[in-house]
Amino acid sequence: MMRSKFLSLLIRAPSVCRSMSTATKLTTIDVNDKTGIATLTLNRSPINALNVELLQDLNESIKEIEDNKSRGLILTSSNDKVFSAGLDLNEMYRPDKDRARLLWIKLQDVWLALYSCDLPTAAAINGYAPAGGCLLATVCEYRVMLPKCRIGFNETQLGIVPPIFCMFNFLNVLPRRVAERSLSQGQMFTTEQALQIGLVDDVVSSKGEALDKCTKFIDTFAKVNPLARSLAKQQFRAADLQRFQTERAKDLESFLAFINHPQMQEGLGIYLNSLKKKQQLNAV
Ligand SMILES: CC/C=C\C/C=C\CCC/C=C/CC(=O)SCCNC(=O)CCNC(=O)[C@H](O)C(C)(C)COP(=O)(O)OP(=O)(O)OC[C@H]1O[C@@H](n2cnc3c(N)ncnc32)[C@H](O)[C@@H]1OP(=O)(O)O
Repeated sequence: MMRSKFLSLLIRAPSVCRSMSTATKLTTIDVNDKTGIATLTLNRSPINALNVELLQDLNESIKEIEDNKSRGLILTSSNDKVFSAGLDLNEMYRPDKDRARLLWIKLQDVWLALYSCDLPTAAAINGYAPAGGCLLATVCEYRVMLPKCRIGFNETQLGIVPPIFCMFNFLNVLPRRVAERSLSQGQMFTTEQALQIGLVDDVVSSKGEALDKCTKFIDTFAKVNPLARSLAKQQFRAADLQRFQTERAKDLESFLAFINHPQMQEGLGIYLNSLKKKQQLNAV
């Protein structure tokens, strides 16, 4: 097992595969023939809300990209305004118990797959990225964002405790003090603020440019031994991964207890309604 992982890393070469699209099309994969880099696009209309199926699809696509020995993974969205609206609140409001359990397990799986991904990862954030959207962006090693968007973990604003993997992501990206304050205040940052505090690495004016920047980032590893690069990344993340594994089951139970709490249900109902009302107001 270990040997085959080592071998696959040593012989990693640019992929000749052009496009590996998943059957359901909630995500699509495009591999650039020249660079060998895979672009993984979130494609759940209208706002890439993370439901069980999208998370499942994402997991499969990440695995497919790793198995096909791509040189890197770029995460982006097919929506030109929203990267991802975070977890699908409809999965949490008056939830089906089995689906709610599955939702959290799949979210944990996606986080784990990306946090421990052998490949260099980058996010082309071409729209809003609240909560779960921010999780997907900050689990990557590099971020570039379009102007006039927002990103952050707004959980505490919704009365939700951000799970530990949000903390791991922020601590990888931001100084501890900034990470703690923004998580505990549920701050959402404009693109410009995100750049200023280092939450994103660059700002560009189009999705094409964002993808180019991500490609350039991944290319910075071109001359680095892939095994050495991957193991160095794992070494940095090992303690977080260990803690995650220790707390994973507890984290799931906390989530289920939390969303099943009557006050949380009431709050979710009001919040969902306010999101719908916003659209009604826009139509007037
Ligand atoms: C150890 C752990 C222990 C305890 C922790 C416990 C619990 C943890 C809780 C779980 C963590 C949750 C993290 C999350 O990800 S929660 C989701 C947070 N997301 C948001 O708050 C985003 C809200 N949405 C928006 O701000 C905007 O919609 C957005 C900027 C993304 C897009 O704006 P736009 O104007 O383009 O679209 P809208 O008209 O607003 O939306 C279109 C329709 O989509 C609906 N909508 C929006 N967001 C969601 C969502 N997240 N889930 C489901 N549905 C959503 C919106 O109501 C519109 O619906 P219709 O009116 O068309 O029916």
